[in-house]
Amino acid sequence: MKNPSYKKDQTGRQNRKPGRVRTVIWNTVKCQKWLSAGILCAVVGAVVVALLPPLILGKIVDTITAGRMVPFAIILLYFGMLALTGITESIRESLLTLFGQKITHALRSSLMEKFVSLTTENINRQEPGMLVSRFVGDVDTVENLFTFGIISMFADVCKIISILVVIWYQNRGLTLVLLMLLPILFVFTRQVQKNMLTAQIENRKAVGRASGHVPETLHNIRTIHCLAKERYMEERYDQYIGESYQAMERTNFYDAVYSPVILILNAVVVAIVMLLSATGNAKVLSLFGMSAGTAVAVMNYISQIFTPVESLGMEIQTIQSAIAGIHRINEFFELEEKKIRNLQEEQKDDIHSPFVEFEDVTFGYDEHMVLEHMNLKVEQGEQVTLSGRTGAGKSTIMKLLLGLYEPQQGQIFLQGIPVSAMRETGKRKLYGYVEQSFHIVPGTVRDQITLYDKTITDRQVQVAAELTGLKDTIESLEHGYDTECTPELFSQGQWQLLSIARAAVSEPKLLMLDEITANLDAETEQEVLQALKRVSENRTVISISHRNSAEMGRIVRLLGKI
Ligand SMILES: Nc1ncnc2c1ncn2[C@@H]1O[C@H](COP(=O)(O)OP(=O)(O)OP(=O)(O)O)[C@@H](O)[C@H]1O
Repeated sequence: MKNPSYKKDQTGRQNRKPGRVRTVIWNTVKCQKWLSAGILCAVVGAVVVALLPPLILGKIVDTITAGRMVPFAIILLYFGMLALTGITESIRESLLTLFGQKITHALRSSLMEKFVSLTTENINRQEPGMLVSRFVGDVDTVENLFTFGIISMFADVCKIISILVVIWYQNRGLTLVLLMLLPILFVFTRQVQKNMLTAQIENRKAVGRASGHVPETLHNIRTIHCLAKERYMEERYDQYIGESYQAMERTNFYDAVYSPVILILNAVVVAIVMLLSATGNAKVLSLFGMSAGTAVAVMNYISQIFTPVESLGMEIQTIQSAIAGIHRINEFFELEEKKIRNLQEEQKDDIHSPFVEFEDVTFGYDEHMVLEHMNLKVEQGEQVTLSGRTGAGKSTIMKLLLGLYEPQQGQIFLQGIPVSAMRETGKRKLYGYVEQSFHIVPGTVRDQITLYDKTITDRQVQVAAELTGLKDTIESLEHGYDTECTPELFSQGQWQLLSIARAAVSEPKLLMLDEITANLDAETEQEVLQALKRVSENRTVISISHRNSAEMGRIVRLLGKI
């Protein structure tokens, strides 16, 4: 499906920042001009077409009461118009659903685009549940805004007004009665809907508590038996299902009361108007007098006008929750993004600068200071191991070097360029980063190594596998490099070797290793260290290690803040 929220340049990157919800919607409307025009025509068409059948029916009744024959063409026209009313309404619904899906797609694409460009601090602050609810629940409310909210509301308001206009020409007295009655009906409908919604929310909460009670009981069954808490658990469950039952009762009550009230109201209005039209009083007849055909048409319109009034209440509800959803999505869009700074302006003048340089770096997570005025130089081809007690800031140094965080003070240079100004596209040629554990990506063994980078050739993949000693293992698999990866395909040590292959395949100038042997037994550790030696040849390597066996080259001890 085409994503209409932004255009992509030739490199496939977005050339426009993800916008706020309004921008995304407006871009979708502009991209889907025909669809938008189709919706407008269908909405207006459905309103106009729905007015015609009662008018034709009125004419038919008048012709019959006048003792004349009804032409066959008129009868055909009547049924044709009824069919057309149904068709235009279903076209309107289908186009609205399609449009809602386009909006959903555009919004989710924009949200993902925003998500991947957030600063690491902001990504860390996101709670997974909240994040998922932005992508799923809040986007759904915006979709509902179009499918069941704003456009349906517009259509319903148009329908009410057009019916009132038509009735005005047929029977002025009835229009006045309806104008007095409709606001009362609307307030009554809203009140019923609000009460039903409250009861439904209470029911959902009670059902949630009752469903959670069963696994909780199962989980703690031994403790319950030991402490003789069976009765207590039983009573608590009874209380939850009792609350759910009461809430359901209230929903059923409002549901049961609403329809009869509307039907009775409908009948009362029709009866009053019919009685008044049957009086002999000339003044009353000037307002309520009508032919039998008009009476049939009017009765038809009265029942038609009640449905949109009822829908208006639900549409207001949908619009209110969509506004809350839009507000939450906009808050997400306003979060700070990673800055891409001008590389040329910040390049160091000194062409003999070290390969890696931390220059008077001070950094902390919010209030918590981790590094203060830290200086470190690593020359090209040098191998350095960072060591120090836990919490000293070793991993933080790696994260700063990767440009995930920016120091509060000082600068970090890689080949004389500040890491924060590094181009994203060139990063993989520059850094290879191996973590403590392997993060599997969906796909084949080859995908684990290339990370879907099409510029990495099969030959490079094989060389990386050979270098890490994994070549034979991979080739012995039934589909070799094309084997789909599952967690049980390799042992922990083999995953770690694959992790090294992933880092080494793009032949980076700097290899960064974060305690990669931490979770391995002594034998596997030796295997991984041998692979590392091969991969580290002629490369600058910065590693973190707690074990002497894994230390390489110059040791830099971090004292950390006590
Ligand atoms: N994302 C974060 N938000 C807040 N504080 C953090 C974050 N990451 C690390 N810290 C804190 O920063 C300090 C340094 O952490 P870091 O992981 O760099 O230490 P380390 O030397 O690598 O420790 P270890 O050897 O145990 O892995 C710790 O006190 C840690 O609690």
